[in-house]
Amino acid sequence: MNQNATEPVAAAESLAEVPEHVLRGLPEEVRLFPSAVDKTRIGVWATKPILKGKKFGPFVGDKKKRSQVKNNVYMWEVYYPNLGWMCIDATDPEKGNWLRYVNWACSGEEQNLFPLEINRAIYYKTLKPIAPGEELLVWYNGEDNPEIAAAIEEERASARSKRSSPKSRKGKKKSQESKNKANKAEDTPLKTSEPDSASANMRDSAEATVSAWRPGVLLQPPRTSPGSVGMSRRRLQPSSRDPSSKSRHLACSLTAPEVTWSQ
Ligand SMILES: C[S@+](CC[C@H](N)C(=O)[O-])C[C@H]1O[C@@H](n2cnc3c(N)ncnc32)[C@H](O)[C@@H]1O
Repeated sequence: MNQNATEPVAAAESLAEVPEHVLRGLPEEVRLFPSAVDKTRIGVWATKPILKGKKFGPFVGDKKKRSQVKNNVYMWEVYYPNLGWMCIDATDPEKGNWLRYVNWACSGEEQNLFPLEINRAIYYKTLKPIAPGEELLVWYNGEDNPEIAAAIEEERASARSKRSSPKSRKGKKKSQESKNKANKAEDTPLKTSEPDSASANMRDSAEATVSAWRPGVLLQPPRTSPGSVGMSRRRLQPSSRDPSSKSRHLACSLTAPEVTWSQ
């Protein structure tokens, strides 16, 4: 019996299907080409050198409740203190941006990006310099990697200094005054039981946080907890629910010889 017969076959993505707005939003150092880690996927490739510490983002997608998300592959879960876990879902290419096409790394050596949550938005930051001809590959390893912990601390410090700058304090005071006015005028409380993107956006601007997810923070048991995977481990484990995990394990390499790089 063919054991693969029951496995879902992921439809191959084609470059021709990538929405115009995604192509327009690509930073100048990267282009989309077929991925080397998963033949059915498009990947993001450096065409110019990218420095260590470069931050890309935010990751764009539909804001949804967990129960509304059908597929894990293109979504990030973010915790809102008052709302619980919400998802940024870029399953629909029309709703996402180019970061949707950045694939998981297969190993610690291949990882060149890590995700970073700032104010409930996801950014990808480079862990090392990326040379032209390399595919951008992200992995989540929380703050277990000292380099990532340092980068997160740097972001926290910068968020703190922005918050305490006189300009920001003035802006905050003004926005609090106008919020008070609006609340008085409408006299309606904020909706918290049914989270929607409008109330989520309001909270976005309310306070600044920077985090990488820690294993203990992950709520969904079926998802492999990548936070428990350190850099010392050779093979990383993609999410157990990703349909394409297997193929990605088999086909990891970082250069695509068929691609010529325009400088
Ligand atoms: C958009 S990310 C990276 C996806 C990448 N395009 C790929 O190749 O699969 C999606 C993955 O991150 C996982 N994930 C989502 N939210 C997470 C979180 N808060 N902490 C850790 N992993 C998360 C999902 O389970 C999923 O496997």
